[in-house]
Amino acid sequence: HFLGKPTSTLPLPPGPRGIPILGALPLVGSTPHSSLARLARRYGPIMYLKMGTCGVVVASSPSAARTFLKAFDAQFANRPSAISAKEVTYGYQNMVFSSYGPKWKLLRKLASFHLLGAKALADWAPVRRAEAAHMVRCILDAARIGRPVTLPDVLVCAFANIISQITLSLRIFDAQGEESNQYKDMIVELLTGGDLFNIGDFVPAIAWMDLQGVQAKLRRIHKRFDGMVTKLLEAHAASAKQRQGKPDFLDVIKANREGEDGQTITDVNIKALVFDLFTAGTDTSSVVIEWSMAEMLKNPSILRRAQAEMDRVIGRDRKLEESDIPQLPYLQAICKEALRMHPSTPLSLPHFSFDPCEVEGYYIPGNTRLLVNIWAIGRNPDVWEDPLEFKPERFLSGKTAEIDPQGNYFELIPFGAGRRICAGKLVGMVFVQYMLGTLLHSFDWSLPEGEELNMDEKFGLALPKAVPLKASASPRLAPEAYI
Ligand code: HEM
Repeated sequence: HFLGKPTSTLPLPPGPRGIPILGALPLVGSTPHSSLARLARRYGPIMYLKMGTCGVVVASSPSAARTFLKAFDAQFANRPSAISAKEVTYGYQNMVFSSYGPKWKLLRKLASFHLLGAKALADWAPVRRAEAAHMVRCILDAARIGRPVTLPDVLVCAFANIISQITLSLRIFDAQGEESNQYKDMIVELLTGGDLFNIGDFVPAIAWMDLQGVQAKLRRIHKRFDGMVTKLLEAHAASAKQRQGKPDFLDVIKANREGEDGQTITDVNIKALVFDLFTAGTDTSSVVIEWSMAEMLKNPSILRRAQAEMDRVIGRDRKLEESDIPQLPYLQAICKEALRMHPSTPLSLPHFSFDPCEVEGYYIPGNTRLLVNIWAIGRNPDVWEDPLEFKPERFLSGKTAEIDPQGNYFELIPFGAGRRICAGKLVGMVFVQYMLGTLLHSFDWSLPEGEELNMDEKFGLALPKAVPLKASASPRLAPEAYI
């Protein structure tokens, strides 16, 4: 830069101009992932939009994603500051919204080593097993009295209980209780709050008006969340003696507060990290399972094929175990297909670059946000045959079979890629495969009498079904298997 002028002679990437003041912001509408996908078909896989006072670059193809998340990964590894996110993240003191720097590194290292990495994940398998059994019992109770279950509710409760046990040694929610519904509402509100395109984040001068009411809503949710987390942390501190010799994640973090280069994990960081785990770690996995089940209710032959595979490998005398999963390629293919068509966070999380750069013949100014349209990449007709059809078979043979969703194949990046890739991707994969497998193996599923399947999406940070999936279960295992 010289006196604010770019030194590059290259053009900006193409993109729509939009209207004065708001720029292209109104073009994203209520379904930004599909609006941006439509715009990308016209302007190309690397698009530049001015939204309010902010520059936004959107990557919509595997090769564009590879460029930004591999070649320019470090440069774009920051997060933009967003007024709407500031309060809920305790002033960006969490991992998810932390800038790319030493504090983020320390948070990520501790979480990966003690909670989310392969070894830690193996250590807390018994917690997942107990919680899956609990979920099955709840569904069985509902089946016995002919009541359908609201799948995202039971799933979010199961995941929240798993996370709260390994983090805080507490099991916070009973599957259908009043409190868990409140919690569920809180998470769903947080993730569907529309904060990704809050006008005040793009036009700071009018942020105080809070035109969409997003900031007020998030402030309210934050207050409730902080109340809950404060109570949980007090209970945790009070029960320290009972855990001697069996530390949980919070104990470990508290014992390892000091990082290299003078970084310290503060009490606020701890609250903010708990916030990350409850939000990033529950609804994300639940959304993928909910969509898988909806796709299978739409096409029951997929469901029957998955059950036939499990009957062959496991039989019906016991429940599915995590160790069965490697022998269940069709179940794995269903999970990949759901992550392709229904990635939990369709526009990933926003990245940010402070410095200008030149990318594929274009000039990208400094202070630009990056959005990667994971959803559009998964439905790109140049990459995927029949992209709008739910066909798990595509992952069983041919070139597509080797594609793995964990950040190395840019055709399928539901967890993102590069250094900001989902910190919980291993956990997410196990959550989805194990819980979906358990639902399919333990029960037959149908739509409740007289109900029709609605496949509409509801956009927010996450992309659940607009109408939460309700389904009726009937047991299919030997009675002893449910005990
Ligand atoms: C199927 C389930 C999941 C999906 C599809 C998913 C997807 C994602 C995506 C797309 C990102 C943003 C990546 C980027 O910025 O480029 C992300 C970030 C993150 N996820 Fe997940 N996630 C899932 C499950 C989980 C779980 C179970 C946890 C923790 C228990 C978790 C914790 C995180 C954290 C902490 C980040 C922020 C990482 C950072 O900023 O450095 N996620 N996830």
